[in-house]
Amino acid sequence: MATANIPPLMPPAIVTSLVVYLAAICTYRLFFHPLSRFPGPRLAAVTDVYAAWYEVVKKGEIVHELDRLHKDYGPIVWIGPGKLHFNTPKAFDDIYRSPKLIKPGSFYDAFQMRQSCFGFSDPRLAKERREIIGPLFSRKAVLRLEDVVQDVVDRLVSELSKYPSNDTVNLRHGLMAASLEVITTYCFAKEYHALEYPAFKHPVIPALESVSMHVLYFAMMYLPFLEKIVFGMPEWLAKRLGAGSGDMQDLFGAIVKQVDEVLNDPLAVERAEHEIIYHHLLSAGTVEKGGKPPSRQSLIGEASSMIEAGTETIANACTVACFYILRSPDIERRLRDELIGAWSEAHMPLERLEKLPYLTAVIKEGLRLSHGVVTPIPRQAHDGVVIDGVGIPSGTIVTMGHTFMHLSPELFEDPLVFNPERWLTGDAQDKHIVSFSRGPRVCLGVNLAWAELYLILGNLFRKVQMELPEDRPERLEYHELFTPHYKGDPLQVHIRKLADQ
Ligand code: HEM
Repeated sequence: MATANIPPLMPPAIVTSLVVYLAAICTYRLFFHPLSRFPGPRLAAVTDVYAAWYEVVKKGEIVHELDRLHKDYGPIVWIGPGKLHFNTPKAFDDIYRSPKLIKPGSFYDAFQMRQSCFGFSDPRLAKERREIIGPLFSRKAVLRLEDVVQDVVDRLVSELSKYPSNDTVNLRHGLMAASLEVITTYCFAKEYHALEYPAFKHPVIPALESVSMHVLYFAMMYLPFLEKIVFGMPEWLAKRLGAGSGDMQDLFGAIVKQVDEVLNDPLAVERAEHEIIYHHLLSAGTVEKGGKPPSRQSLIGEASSMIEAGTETIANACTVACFYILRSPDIERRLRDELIGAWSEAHMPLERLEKLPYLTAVIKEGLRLSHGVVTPIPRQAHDGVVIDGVGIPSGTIVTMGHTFMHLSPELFEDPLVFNPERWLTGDAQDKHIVSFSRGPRVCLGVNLAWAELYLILGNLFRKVQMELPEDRPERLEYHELFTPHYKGDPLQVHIRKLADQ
């Protein structure tokens, strides 16, 4: 039988060169790289595939792996070709407080908000932008705009009260809808009517929560060329490929429309019912370098980052607090007693809610166990950086996950237990809560966030009676996809009856 003369797929010379090239890279990384003196799994030292396996393929399980690695290798682990992870409180301070460490584009660009307060890598641009929009999120501004938040909370309570007694409602969706609505009304004076959607299911909410969308962000960090494919595909295809990406495009479309409206009709800003982000971004007094207001692209990035940064984070802290309060009759009774004892009119002002010690303690536990961001936040070191006494080569990406603070048995006794009591004996532990991060890139919305947490949780537990079903899980499980993405439907509650108001 005659055999066909099939040409080899790749000429042997190319294969040989490839093998030699890869071997040279591995040898360099293992023995000559400036990080080669640090301990860690050798596979992680030579390839990003190690971390990508946990973040992309296993849909966010890197923290569990890091926990295991620190047990084997000590307080510093070499976790990727140019990347170290730490696990001590001193290291956390050194990494996030220092102005010498910057946000690396290799991580943040995937979020598609390059020219925003959240996305700027250049510390000078980030500082300028924080100075421009910061006044809208100052303590003073939050107190001035407290009614905007209170109004959304009233709508949440009113919608919940429409459910017949014993009906089941997904409170998690209600919390997402409320936090989305606070951001859009507070920042843009725009109602998305998320609370009035049946079962609180505004289409943006599945997009913000979508596990597949967030896995895709991580995939784009490792394979940046994916970005062009994902964001270049037509809308109909994105919708067919997954709920997340299609709804995300809808959200993006709404943001673009809003930005174009204010750019085409500057008086639209003046017609807003209250001070909004565009008063700051577009006004003459806030002109960026070169005397120009931010570009259209930058305005779109800023608006997107507000929604992404300020929705899920709030809903997560509230989800954790509600879940563990409703799981524990003692905690719930104590919280309700405190609220009933203090509440004297329909609306309890923020400044009085802040004085309630048990409510404050419950919020701190909600923040501690929701972590803010759960994937270790990267920073890039430059010359002369020392972390926890160790000199770090310039260019290294250094990280430390919030869970290594919040779940440390040295910092918090029985760290996995939701225990508000731990906050009633003084504020010594306050410095160990890092949910809002620290330093020059600390959360910009921290004052607004605290206000939301007080108003949402205070009003909910004063005005609505809820119960978790009998088959509730023991604890909340999540995927680590930047923020925690809770598995299952963790907060399906039965509405019992409205407490006296
Ligand atoms: C409980 C609620 C919140 C938590 C736990 C939280 C947590 C965080 C964390 C950990 C960061 C640092 C992220 C990083 O370095 O990559 C951050 C940054 C940021 N947050 Fe929040 N956040 C919350 C609510 C909000 C709200 C309501 C807003 C709305 C304005 C907001 C706006 C921002 C912005 C703009 C940044 C970027 C700051 C910068 O890089 O300079 N956050 N937040």
